[in-house]
Amino acid sequence: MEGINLGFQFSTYKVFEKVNLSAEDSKLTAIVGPSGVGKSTLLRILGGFIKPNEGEVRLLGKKVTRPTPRIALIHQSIATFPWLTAVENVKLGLKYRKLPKDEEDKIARKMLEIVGLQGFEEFYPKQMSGGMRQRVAIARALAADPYVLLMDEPFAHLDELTAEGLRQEIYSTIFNDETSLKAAVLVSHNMNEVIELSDKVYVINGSPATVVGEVVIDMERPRSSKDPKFQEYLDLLYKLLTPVKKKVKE
Ligand SMILES: Nc1ncnc2c1ncn2[C@@H]1O[C@H](COP(=O)(O)OP(=O)(O)OP(=O)(O)O)[C@@H](O)[C@H]1O
Repeated sequence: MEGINLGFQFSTYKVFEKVNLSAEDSKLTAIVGPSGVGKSTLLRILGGFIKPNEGEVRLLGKKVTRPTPRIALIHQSIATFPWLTAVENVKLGLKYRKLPKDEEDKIARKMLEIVGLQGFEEFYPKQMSGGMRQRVAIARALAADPYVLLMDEPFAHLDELTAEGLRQEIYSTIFNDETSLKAAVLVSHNMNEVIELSDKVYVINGSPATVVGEVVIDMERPRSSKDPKFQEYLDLLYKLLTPVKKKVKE
């Protein structure tokens, strides 16, 4: 997936401009930037949910003009339907494929297995922890057979222990051979999380915001925050995130 020369404004306020980014195959790409810089908006543009004022999004070379089942979005407010069991929640992601009922059931159960929820198929969201509910949301997103998974702060509303568990598994979960997924894009405020998970990080900053850094994280997995290289990446990202001074006319 590519974002080409993307620009966006709310009425007269230009949020970002000239944003170029690409999410490559089997790679997790992160977008970071100060609060309010336009990360969530950019992610929604990549998903075809919002139209950019400038530029375009391309998926496998084809222009994205509206939401498509090929691009799934999960966000921080964990969205499961309380009156449906885990397996029924996952089936919602499959509806558009109009499969026979038993096929639908089989895939939904497979997806729950991939996210580590085997045995919990008939549980209702209220019987599950926040982390388990977020896994159901991920399973539902994956069941739709997307090529790209967009994630907006997916660990933000989880307690640290649960978030850590899910972070450790997310990479192998989403790039499992049994899913259709090709690429993933993560928006996060947590730089440790970003370095732990990403292959490439785009830093957007300034007003209007632009891409101020493109950092390739070249470290083996699993990554330890105690590794000096981890610290170097952390320093680099924080440096790119410091407030950009507005140009003052002399
Ligand atoms: N519906 C709206 N109308 C007007 N301005 C908006 C609207 N939604 C967002 N904005 C503004 O657009 C900018 C970008 O918002 P966005 O939520 O994309 O930023 P963000 O980088 O994801 O922020 P955060 O990190 O705090 O979640 C912000 O300055 C925000 O105030």
